[in-house]
Amino acid sequence: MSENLPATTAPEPGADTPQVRRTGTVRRVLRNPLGALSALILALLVLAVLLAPLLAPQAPGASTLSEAFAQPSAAHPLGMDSAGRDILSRILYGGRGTLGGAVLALAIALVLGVPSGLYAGYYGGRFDAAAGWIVNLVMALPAMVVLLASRAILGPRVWVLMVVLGVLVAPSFFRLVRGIVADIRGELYVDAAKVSGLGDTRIVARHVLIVVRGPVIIQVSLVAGIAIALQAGLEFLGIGSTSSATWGAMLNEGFQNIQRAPRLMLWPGLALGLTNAALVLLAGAIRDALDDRAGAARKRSRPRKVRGRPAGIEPATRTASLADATGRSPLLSVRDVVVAYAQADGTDKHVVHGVDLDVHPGEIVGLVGESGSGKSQTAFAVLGTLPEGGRIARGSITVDGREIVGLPEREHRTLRGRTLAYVPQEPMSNLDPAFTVGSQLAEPLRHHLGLSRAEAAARALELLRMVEIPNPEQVLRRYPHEISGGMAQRVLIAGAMSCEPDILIADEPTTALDVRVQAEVLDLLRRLRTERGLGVLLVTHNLGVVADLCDRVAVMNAGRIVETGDAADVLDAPQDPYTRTLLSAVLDDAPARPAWQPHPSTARTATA
Ligand SMILES: Nc1ncnc2c1ncn2[C@@H]1O[C@H](COP(=O)(O)OP(=O)(O)OP(=O)(O)O)[C@@H](O)[C@H]1O
Repeated sequence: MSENLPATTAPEPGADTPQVRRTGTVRRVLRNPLGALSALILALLVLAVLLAPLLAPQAPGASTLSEAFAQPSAAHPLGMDSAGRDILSRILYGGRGTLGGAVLALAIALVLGVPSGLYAGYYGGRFDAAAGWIVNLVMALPAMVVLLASRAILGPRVWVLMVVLGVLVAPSFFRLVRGIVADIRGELYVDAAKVSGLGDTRIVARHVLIVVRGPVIIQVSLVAGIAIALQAGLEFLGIGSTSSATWGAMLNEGFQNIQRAPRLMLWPGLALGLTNAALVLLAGAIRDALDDRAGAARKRSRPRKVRGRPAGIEPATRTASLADATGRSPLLSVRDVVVAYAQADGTDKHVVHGVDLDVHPGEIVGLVGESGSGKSQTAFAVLGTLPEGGRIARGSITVDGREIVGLPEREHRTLRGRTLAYVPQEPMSNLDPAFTVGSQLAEPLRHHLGLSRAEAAARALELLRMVEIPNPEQVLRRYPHEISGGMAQRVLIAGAMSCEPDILIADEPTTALDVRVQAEVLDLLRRLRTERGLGVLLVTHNLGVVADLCDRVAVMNAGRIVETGDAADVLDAPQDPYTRTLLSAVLDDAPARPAWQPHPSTARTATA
């Protein structure tokens, strides 16, 4: 059974994977000529507006009636308006109202839309339903009518209208963020972060916000343009405040004097046009930069699948729990555990039926069975990470003698980070493509062990050496897409070992790897078990892996353990009919296929 797993330990080829350096988003935006130009225009505009008191020739309201409609001169480079006020000063000061109003509307929209979108997307449930309902309601309101009504009730102050506008555009941020977060909530690297004992706030801050921030920045650019245009439009129509100098109010004034001095419309129009064009171009450049960055990295990640129940053999009765042959007390002890999912009709669906299982220090216990037999559900029950709707309906699980069923989530998290560790099935999907290997290894070290940045980096290097990764210094700086699958699995094992756990739960740790790399990873687990006295629960459907690695084995079928015992005994002389069927499915004693013969008609044609 183990002959398909050659015991080779040659270093893997991933060590020579060419390194693709990723540059930051800001640098990418600035390398794009349109991005650089639009950023420069916006920066100059904002700077000029902020420095208005230094740059403006006079106060925006200062008026010399005798100079009304005066042409540009050295003292007044853009000329004077209909009331003899300096146009340049009004443009500079007016930008404060226009840009400041847009910033206010954006701030309100971001504060209302982003956190609620994060919460609704991440947790779903009633909050999501209620927030969705409110958002639909707000989006159904005609914005212009609401703004006009607000102006009538609350007065013409631009700030008030911008607050109302902020509330009206907040749903666009909510929908954007909620959609993205709901999508990545099922990503395996988010699950992996949970299993490594990180809290929700930390996961959102590190793994979720980074995905959301790009689209939100693009949306900010677009909404800022809309806010500026709307505000200018209201003031142009004479609905906004006429007392303060804003670009919209200047447009209004210019329009009233369009016959006499059309240039009065030119300057505010130019300021508005430039600002909006720069915002739109910048949004495009940011989107391109983020698309480039995300391209290779994100497409591997897939949400976790929910497996269906297989057409299996009828369950046999449970023969025995994994008895302790040596008398040592088990590190992990599972007794009579039932995992249930609540159904829509109010009944419970049991997917694990009274499982008993023990793992002792320095022991590798295989949990085998065909797909859908309940192996992963048992592992998730131990880790306290059953999918939504699942619960332990009965039974006891002790870790080092301590009961963990019913433990508060906070304590379970600490346990997962420090005592129980998990190695998942798909190494690539369980690494966050946005962070380097070093950063991902250092995160739990800093969180659980309180190490400083430098200490965590040094320990991460040590861990990579421990799992025998060639050129560990280089690998620390690489992103997941720059390393091979086998190397990614070693990185995950290193991460699982980072807080020196007592028990490792490995869920099909070699399934996604080629045969040679599988053997190397199994060797690594064997070495860690021997050197560190680690107890390993190895979830697998591969009896070859069991024969190669496990001390004991528990065979699962339809949510029940049907046979347990010493791995060699169970594989050599299976007692349960289901185990025999499982073994016969992999035995290589089927008659050899007859040699290929040409079809008689083909043969005739060939000889004709
Ligand atoms: N979220 C869920 N809700 C209801 N039933 C579920 C859920 N997840 C899994 N199940 C059911 O639990 C049973 C056991 O699934 P489990 O994932 O533990 O199987 P497995 O032995 O690990 O299979 P595989 O080798 O494919 O991972 C299956 O019948 C499956 O349909």
